[in-house]
Amino acid sequence: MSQVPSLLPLEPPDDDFCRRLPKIELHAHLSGSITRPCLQRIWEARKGEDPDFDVPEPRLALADHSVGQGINEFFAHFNTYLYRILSTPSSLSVATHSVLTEFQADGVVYLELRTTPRALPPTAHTQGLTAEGAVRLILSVIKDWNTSSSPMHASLILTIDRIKHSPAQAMEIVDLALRLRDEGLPVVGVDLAGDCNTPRDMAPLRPAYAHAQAANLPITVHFAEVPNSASESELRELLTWNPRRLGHAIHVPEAMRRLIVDRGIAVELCLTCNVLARMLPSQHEEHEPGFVDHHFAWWWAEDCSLSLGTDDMGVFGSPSSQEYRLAAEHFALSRTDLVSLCRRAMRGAFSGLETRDHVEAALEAFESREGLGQPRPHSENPP
Ligand SMILES: CNc1ncnc2c1ncn2[C@@H]1O[C@H](COP(=O)(O)O)[C@@H](O)[C@H]1O
Repeated sequence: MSQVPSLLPLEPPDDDFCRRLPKIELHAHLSGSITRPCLQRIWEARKGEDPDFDVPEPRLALADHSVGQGINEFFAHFNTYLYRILSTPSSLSVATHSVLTEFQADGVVYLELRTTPRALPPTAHTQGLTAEGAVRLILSVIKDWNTSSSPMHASLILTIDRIKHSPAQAMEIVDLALRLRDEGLPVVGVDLAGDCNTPRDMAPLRPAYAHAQAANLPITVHFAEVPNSASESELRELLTWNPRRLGHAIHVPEAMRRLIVDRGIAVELCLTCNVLARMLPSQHEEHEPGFVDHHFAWWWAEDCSLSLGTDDMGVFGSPSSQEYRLAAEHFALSRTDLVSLCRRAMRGAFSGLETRDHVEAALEAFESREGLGQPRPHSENPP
């Protein structure tokens, strides 16, 4: 019998496929992305140099993996625990290197990491750093990474904190980002993040973002994360800042979603974070919202740029590959769809042309290796 090449339907994406996929990660907070084993190593080093270091050991303090995950305890977890471990220059540089290593090992080819400039006070054993010094330290690790011919390119976004920073401090952060960018360092944008539980008038921060916009420094903002930060007036205010991307975009009224799509604004969606932190609106009285209730489906159906972000891989325990796998599982995405998702993510990236070419080349090579995008000959007759 002659063997006619036929088409086999591709298997749904599995874990291995999602790890191999050249992924784009645009929403990852540095301090929250540090894995528990890395935190433990940093803690041990600090305890070794200072036996009086009195922060509880991560192995014990984080034995219950849900610690810090609920949106009400989440921000305190950073302030009262993580930042006490990450308060020296060496812990910051070890952590940054480890985060880059983890994302690359998981198959990410382009990473936009973000961090809030934070001074490190001197201790009995270490010198301190100003907030600018700490950002420069992080950037030096990223710069070395990018020049070491690693398959993953990385850049940094500076975060302004909606609760901690005054309008003047916000302006200083934008100035810092512009200065660093002018020096050729990989700073690609500014963010607005921080505790979204307390309503706050965002208008006083507007001049800082207007300054960024005027200097062509792209803006991303955490948007409608919880009802307290999703009033119509707050959302309208944030949209006047001309953000190129919106993080989370959960509690957004339908008419405003349409406006966002029409204006070509990209969304950064975080599946595991939103489910575990219980940020999604309740749909049914009987059960908590799960992955299938996530608003990903709405944005996926539109022709907009959207990306999957881990938010805080260390806190929520879900690497980028798992976020892609979850999207495939709960929204019936095929292997080809996941490649399209990477391309749609890249449309919202703050990177330059060189990085875009690098990512596109990685995606094309992947498609050809995996037999995607063209008929797959098969020597057997279909069942
Ligand atoms: C629901 N997800 C989120 N929503 C809002 N802000 C978040 C966040 N996840 C993290 N951050 C912000 O990022 C800081 C940690 O990283 P960096 O010290 O900046 O590297 C947190 O303190 C918080 O302000």
